[in-house]
Amino acid sequence: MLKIENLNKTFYPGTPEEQKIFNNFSLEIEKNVCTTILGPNGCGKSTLFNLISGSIESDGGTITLKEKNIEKLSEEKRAIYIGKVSQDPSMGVSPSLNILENMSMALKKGEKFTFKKLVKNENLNFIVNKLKELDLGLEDKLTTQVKFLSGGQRQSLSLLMSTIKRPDLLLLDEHTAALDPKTSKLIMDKTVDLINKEKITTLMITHNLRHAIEYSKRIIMLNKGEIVLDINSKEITEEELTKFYNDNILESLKLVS
Ligand SMILES: Nc1ncnc2c1ncn2[C@@H]1O[C@H](COP(=O)(O)OP(=O)(O)OP(=O)(O)O)[C@@H](O)[C@H]1O
Repeated sequence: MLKIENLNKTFYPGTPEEQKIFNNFSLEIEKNVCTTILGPNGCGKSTLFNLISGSIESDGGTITLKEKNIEKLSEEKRAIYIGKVSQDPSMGVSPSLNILENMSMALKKGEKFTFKKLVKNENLNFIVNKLKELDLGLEDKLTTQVKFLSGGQRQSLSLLMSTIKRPDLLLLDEHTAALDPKTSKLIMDKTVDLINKEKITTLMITHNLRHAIEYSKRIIMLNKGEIVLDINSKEITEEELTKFYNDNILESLKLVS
């Protein structure tokens, strides 16, 4: 489904700030499965997502999605196939546009459009029904600017927008990290309902070890740009995962199955 082979990325090469993030990194992700990427701060998780979505360029290697090499595609072109929800609530939505306009834009993903012809009456029912499925009352706030929504409402909207045209791959980059624990759980439940219903292959970054175990099937732990653990989530406990976060253990860990 997603195949990454010999990926390389170094920031500021040839300067005193040079930072090698990935050196011949390879990873294969199976279809219709939710996989969590864990790892300590700075190990390269978001960089990996940025390389997949095309928001940064790699220094070599191949990224294949559904048998198609996407390395040469721009970020805009890749966005037709790849949905992304990040921690930053202003990403993925247009805060000064209202809910209806944001949803209409999501429906136009991959198409050229003018703002004047953005909102189409024939899409209204579809949009309202999709919002109703979230069960957050957003269907009653169609003309509310997105910047006035709560963090949880905004992240749910962002999730809906990135999946309304079913993507081949969904990238969730700590998308519940800025939310309080109760809302975070609510959004995770909605996320899993949605990806199961639509059968969307998902890669999720989180620091919430409980969420990793509860919501994903496969857990991959990165350390310094390398996979140090690759395991079925049923085969590990939260306590064991917590132990692996200890630097000394991560350094010596190589449990790649
Ligand atoms: N666009 C960039 N330009 C320069 N350096 C970058 C860029 N993006 C990331 N880095 C650096 O690469 C390293 C890995 O960053 P990355 O954001 O991938 O880590 P992470 O594993 O997602 O960390 P966290 O858990 O803290 O979000 C960091 O040292 C970061 O400063």
